[in-house]
Amino acid sequence: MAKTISADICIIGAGSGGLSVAAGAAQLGRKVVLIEKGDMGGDCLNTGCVPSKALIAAAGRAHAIRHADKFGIRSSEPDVDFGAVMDHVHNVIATIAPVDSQERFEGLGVTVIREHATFIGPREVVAGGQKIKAKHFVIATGSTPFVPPIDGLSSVPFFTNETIFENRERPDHLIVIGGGPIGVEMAQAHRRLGAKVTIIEGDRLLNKDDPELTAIVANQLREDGIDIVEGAKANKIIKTDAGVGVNIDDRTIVGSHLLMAVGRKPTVDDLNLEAAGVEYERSGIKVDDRLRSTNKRIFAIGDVAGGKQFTHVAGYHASVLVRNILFKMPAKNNEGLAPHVTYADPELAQIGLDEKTAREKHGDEIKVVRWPFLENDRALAERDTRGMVKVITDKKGVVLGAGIVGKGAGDLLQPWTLAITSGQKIKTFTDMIAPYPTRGEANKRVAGDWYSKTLFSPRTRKLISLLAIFD
Ligand SMILES: Cc1cc2nc3c(=O)[nH]c(=O)nc-3n(C[C@H](O)[C@H](O)[C@H](O)COP(=O)(O)OP(=O)(O)OC[C@H]3O[C@@H](n4cnc5c(N)ncnc54)[C@H](O)[C@@H]3O)c2cc1C
Ligand SMILES: NC(=O)c1ccc[n+]([C@@H]2O[C@H](COP(=O)([O-])OP(=O)(O)OC[C@H]3O[C@@H](n4cnc5c(N)ncnc54)[C@H](O)[C@@H]3O)[C@@H](O)[C@H]2O)c1
Repeated sequence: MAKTISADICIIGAGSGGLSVAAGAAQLGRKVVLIEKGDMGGDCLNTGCVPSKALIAAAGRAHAIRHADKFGIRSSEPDVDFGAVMDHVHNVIATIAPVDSQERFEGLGVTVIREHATFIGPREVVAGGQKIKAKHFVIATGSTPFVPPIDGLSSVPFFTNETIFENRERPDHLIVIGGGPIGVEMAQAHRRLGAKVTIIEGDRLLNKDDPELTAIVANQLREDGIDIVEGAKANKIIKTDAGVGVNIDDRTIVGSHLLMAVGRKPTVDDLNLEAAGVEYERSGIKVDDRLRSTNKRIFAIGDVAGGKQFTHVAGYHASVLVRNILFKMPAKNNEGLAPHVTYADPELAQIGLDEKTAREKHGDEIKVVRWPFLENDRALAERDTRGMVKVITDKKGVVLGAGIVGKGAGDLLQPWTLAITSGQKIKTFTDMIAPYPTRGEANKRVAGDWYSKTLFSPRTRKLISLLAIFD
C-alpha cells in the first residue's frame, strides 16, 4: 500500500518554474512536495540555457583568436580540443547545480521525491511508492524537443538539445534543421569551434524577430562561413557514407551529423491529466490568465503552459502563482511584457512590440527611431560596430517596443524593459546621464534622435532667437 503524504503545494517538475515556486512557498512556511523524475534543474541547467551559453562562450574565444589581428595581435587558427570544451560546459553546469540541488531544497524544508509523477485523481498524485494529496498542484513539467515525422529520420542518428552537449568529438559537417534560437546559437558555436555547418530553415532565420535586425545576425553567420538555406523544408533524410543526407526541394545536402532544432513539445504525456480533469492542447495545458488549469486547484507554469518558452518566463509564472496561491491575490499572467534574447554574436534582444506588430496595432500612429553602433565611440574603440538600437513609440513618446542587435544587446535592453513595464516615455532616456564611453549611450542617443527633428526645427530656432533678448 502506497505511503500517503499531505502537502499544501505539490509541484511536478524541478526545472526553472517548479524550483522557483518550491523555494518561495517553502520559505513562506508552506508544506511543499517537489517531484522530479530526472535531473534537478530541468532543461535550462542541464540541456538548455546553461550548456548552450557555456558552449557559446568557448566559441567566442576561438573566434577572438582568429580575428585578433585588427588589434595588432597576431591571429591564428585556434587549436580546439572539442572534448575539453565539453568538459568546460559540464564544469559550468556543475558549478551552478548546487543552487538547484535536492540538498538545497531539502534544506529549505521541501520534501523532494525523485520519481515520475502521475495523477490518479483531481487532488492526488502518485510518484514511486508514494501518494501525495495536496491543496494545490503545480504542473511545471516543461517541454521536450519536437521531432517531426520527416521521412527517413528514424534511420539516422541525430542530436537534439538533450544529446548534443554529450558529444565530445567535433562534427566534420553539422547540418542543423531549424533556424530558430536553438538552431542559430548551436550552429554558430559549432562553426566557430571548427565544424562546417549548414542551417536548413523552412521559413526565414529567426522568424519571430524583426527582419531588419535578424538580417544583421544572418550576415555574421554567413561571414563565419555557415551555409544558410532559407525557405526550404527538409522533406526526406537518408543515410549516406558520410553520415546523413537531407533532401530539400530537388537537392540533397550531405553532412556528418544532424541536429534537430525545429521547436518544442509540452511534456503532458504520462501525467494522466484526464484523471485530474486538466485539459490540454498541442501547445500545452490550457490555463486562464491566473495560470489555473481547467481544474482550478491545479496550475500550470513554464514551457508546459503553452506560452513563451523562456526560463525568465517560467520564473515569472512562479511569482504570479505564489501571489495567487499564497497571498490570495488575483495576480494575472502578463508574459507579453517578457523580453527575449538570442545569444548569437551579435546578440539579438527584443521587448514589447516590433515594428510590424506595432503597425498592425496602431497603424501610422507610431514613431520608429534607430541608433547605429557605428556612431558609438565604445563600439568604434572595440572595432565592433555591428547593429543598432531600434525603438518604437506611440505619437506621444510612450515606449511600445525596443529591439537591439549588437554586442551585449541582452544587457542593453534592460532599461527598455523597465520603461515598457512601467509605461514610461522615451523622454526618460534623454533625461538620464549615460557614462562615456559605453554602448549604453546608444540608448540615450536613440531617444535624443526621437526629439531632434522637433528640437532643431525652424520653430525652435525662432524661439531661441526670441529668448536671446534676455542675454
Ligand atoms: C538549447 C536551449 C537553450 C535555451 N536557452 C535559453 C536561454 O538562453 N534563456 C532562456 O530564458 N531560455 C532558454 N531556453 C528555454 C528554457 O530552457 C526553458 O524555457 C525552461 O527550462 C522552462 O522551464 P520549465 O520549468 O518550464 O521546464 P524544465 O526546465 O524543462 O523542467 C521541467 C522538469 O519537469 C520534469 N518532469 C517532467 N515530467 C515529469 C513527471 N511526470 N514527473 C516528474 N518530473 C517530471 C523534467 O524532468 C524536468 O526536469 C533554452 C532551451 C533550450 C532547449
Ligand atoms: N536564447 C534563448 O532564450 C533561447 C535559446 C534556445 C531556445 N529557446 C527557447 O526554446 C524554444 C525552441 O527553440 P527552437 O529553435 O527549437 O524552436 P523555434 O520554434 O523557435 O524554431 C524552429 C524553427 O524550425 C523551423 N522548421 C520547422 N520544421 C522544419 C523543417 N522540416 N525543415 C526546416 N525548418 C523547419 C521553423 O520554421 C522554425 O523557424 C524557443 O522558441 C525559445 O522559447 C530560447
